[in-house]
Amino acid sequence: MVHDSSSNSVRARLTNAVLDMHLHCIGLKLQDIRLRSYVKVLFRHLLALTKSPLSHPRHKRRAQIILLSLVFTALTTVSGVSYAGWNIFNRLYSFYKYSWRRGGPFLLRRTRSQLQLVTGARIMYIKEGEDAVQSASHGVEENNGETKRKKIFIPPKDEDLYEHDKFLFKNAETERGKLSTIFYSKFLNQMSVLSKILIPSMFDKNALLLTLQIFFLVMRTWLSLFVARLDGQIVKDIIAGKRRKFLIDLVIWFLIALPASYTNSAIKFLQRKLSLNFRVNLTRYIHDMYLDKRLAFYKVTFDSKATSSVIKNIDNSITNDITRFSDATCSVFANIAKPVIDLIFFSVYLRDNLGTFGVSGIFINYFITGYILKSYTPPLGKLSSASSAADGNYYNYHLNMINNNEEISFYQGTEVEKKKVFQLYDTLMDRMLNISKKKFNYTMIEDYILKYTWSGLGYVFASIPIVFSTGSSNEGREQNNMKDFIVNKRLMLSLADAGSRLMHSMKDISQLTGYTNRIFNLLCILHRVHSVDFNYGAATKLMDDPADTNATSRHLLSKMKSPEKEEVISGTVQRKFRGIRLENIDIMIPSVRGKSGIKLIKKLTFQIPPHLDQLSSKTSSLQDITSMSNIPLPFLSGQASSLLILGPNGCGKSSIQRIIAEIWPIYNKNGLLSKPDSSSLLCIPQKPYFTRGGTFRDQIIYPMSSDEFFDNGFKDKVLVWILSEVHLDYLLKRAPGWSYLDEVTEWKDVLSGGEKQRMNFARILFHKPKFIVLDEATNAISADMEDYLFNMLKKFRFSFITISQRPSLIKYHDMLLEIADRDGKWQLQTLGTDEAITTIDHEIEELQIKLQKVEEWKKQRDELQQKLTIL
Ligand SMILES: Nc1ncnc2c1ncn2[C@@H]1O[C@H](COP(=O)(O)OP(=O)(O)OP(=O)(O)O)[C@@H](O)[C@H]1O
Repeated sequence: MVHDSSSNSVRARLTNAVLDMHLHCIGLKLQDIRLRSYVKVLFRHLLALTKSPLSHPRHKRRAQIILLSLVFTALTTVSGVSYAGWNIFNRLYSFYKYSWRRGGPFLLRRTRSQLQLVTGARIMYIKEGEDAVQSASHGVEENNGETKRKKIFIPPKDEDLYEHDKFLFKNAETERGKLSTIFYSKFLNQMSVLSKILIPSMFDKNALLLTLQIFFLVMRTWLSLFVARLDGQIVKDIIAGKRRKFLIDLVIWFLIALPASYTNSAIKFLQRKLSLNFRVNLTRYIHDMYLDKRLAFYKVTFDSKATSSVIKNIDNSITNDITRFSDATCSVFANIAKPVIDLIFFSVYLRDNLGTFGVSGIFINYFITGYILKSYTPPLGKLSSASSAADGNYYNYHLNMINNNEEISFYQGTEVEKKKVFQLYDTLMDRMLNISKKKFNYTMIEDYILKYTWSGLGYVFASIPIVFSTGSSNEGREQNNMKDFIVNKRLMLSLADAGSRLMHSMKDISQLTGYTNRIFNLLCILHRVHSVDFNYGAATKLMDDPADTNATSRHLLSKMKSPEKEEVISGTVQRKFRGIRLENIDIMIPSVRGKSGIKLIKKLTFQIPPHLDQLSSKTSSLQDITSMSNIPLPFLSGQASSLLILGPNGCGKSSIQRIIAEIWPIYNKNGLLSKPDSSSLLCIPQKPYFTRGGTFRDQIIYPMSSDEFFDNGFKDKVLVWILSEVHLDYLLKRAPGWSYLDEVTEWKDVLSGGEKQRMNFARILFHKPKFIVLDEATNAISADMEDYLFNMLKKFRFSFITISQRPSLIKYHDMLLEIADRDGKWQLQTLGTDEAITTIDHEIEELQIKLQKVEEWKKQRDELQQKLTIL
């Protein structure tokens, strides 16, 4: 009984407290209201209070606060619950969809990691979470079904977008010289162009993230305002000894802490997510332009700005600068938006408390101190750009050393390399230290003004309403003063904090201008190089860029009558030709001088095969890779011919190959290059190339990827046969079965010079192009092997052009192109004709004359030896 009565009294007391709280707080009488209709009645009452002009001001304000906090709490709960719900749904769905498969949802073939869709889009699967980290650190490629994989969709490349953006970048690049009061308008200009890549449309995912971030920033400010007032209220409750009100306010304090902490972490999360998305957008944009058929990655070295640090260390620009730019953009945005929203909200609120005079005082103070700080801000943009360049140089030098470690060791070049590395490291340290030094004075002034002057002035302004106010009763006045002071002081401090963050972000903006400039320049250059009318850095383009025009190019420009109108590259390329034909082509080194540059070979004209017949067009259909996957060679029939290009070092032999591969331009207007389609032509460069981190199979099938290899139904059997054809099958014996084909190593270092060159022949046999251009492809191979390989090419009826310095190769060719030393002259002859025989006869005569002199030389040698013994 006792227990019952005491529990009844506790319940009655609690009911009374709840009723009292509603009555005192918002004037709502709860006596006649049932629990079921409570929420409806409460909402109606709160809405009526906020709408009605007759309601008590205190009740009205409380109703507004409760309504707003209810809305925010509902929003955060709904977003949290929907996110969790979506995750649960996804998991259940994938469980349902893939439960029947053994080994989990992502059973992929080891070599397949992506799918190419008809639209040109790609779907990739990458390892996710801890699995990825573990397998990366152990270098293990796992393929059990339990490995978690993430699906990534890569949209197809939009060619029109690049054509459109090209002009956007060009216009922004040429517009210069405008300075605004706070920062360069150039920066805003560049940023507005870049923003189209970062946020492509209003309905983009990133636009949504940005809107969400702004929403949370506003919410954060509103919550701070609310907390400041609650703080003042709690102090007032304590001083006035209002126990119940104190408890109510304390409950609200703990409740409001929930959305407040959610908001803060949401802001940080959104900032990081946005930065990552920006990085993805920029990287994809650059990769699509840098790595496509127009070969921007090669041509970029010929641009007029190729010597700038952005291009010299383009790897660093693409990897590190993009990350720094994305991070800096997002943090500057958050660092500016936060204090700006704070300033607006707090100043509106403070205007009511401090009056217009107080708020104007605060802002005048901000502007004056802002001006002082601006004049002391070091040029951090330039400094960080210079430091980034030094960083790139240092990193690149190390990379170069790793790539050429064997050559350096042979030369014993450690000392020279060490000096260079030290020098680059010192430059880097110097530049980093320079930034710290420049920051030192600034940080001191900044601290003095932002930390001490502002809070001091804050107290002055916060005391204004107290000093000038006239209260009714002494006691009530003291309590209200205390409350107002607490609220004002808190807001003033927040305002000072907002102001100081705004001032701090000036430094960040200055740094961001540096990164923006680097990224913008990189994109401008890439657009220029990627363009179909890229002019290989000829002087006309420098017209756009007066800053870069040096004395030579200015001189050149003055010589040209109307450089803008003149087309620099005016040669013609004809494709799908049934052979290779060069007509009147001037072989010139691409340079700033354009058409008036160095001419290596003049008006070069030749063609293979020398005569085209109907049959040869049919033979090219035999090259169809899909139908040839498993058919062993020999496979070609019909006409085949070969040309040997002979000439001394540096006369421009390899440059002919560059023209055929279209990586160098044809400057002269009457120059015509006719070439077959890309699948019928393979150019073998002088320096053998091997992909990094690729298998032995990848090296044989290059430039085909292993994905394509398997997709096209090729089998390893073909590769084994090819290896035996080029006498490299002994390599396969280094591992059991054919597992050596899956071996991954640094092939550039593992294979010997001759083996590397024989791998080139393996590539030829695999791809079966109708036409091949070989540049010194056998100079490291023994004479008997060389003989075998050339006979093999002839046996399989490949048409080939060989570039060499050795006349001994004449016997494998039908035609000979001799390039004279330095004067650009050349001579073409058909081998086996009277003309060729007379040339060979001449050579025999010359050799016979030399042989006659042998006795005379022997005498000279004996005389010299006698002299040496006397000495
Ligand atoms: N990217 C370049 N920039 C400037 N000059 C270049 C470039 N590439 C080649 N050259 C120059 O063009 C000239 C011809 O070069 P090329 O490579 O065609 O010579 P080559 O006849 O093949 O000589 P070698 O027999 O030694 O290979 C050389 O003097 C070389 O310095």
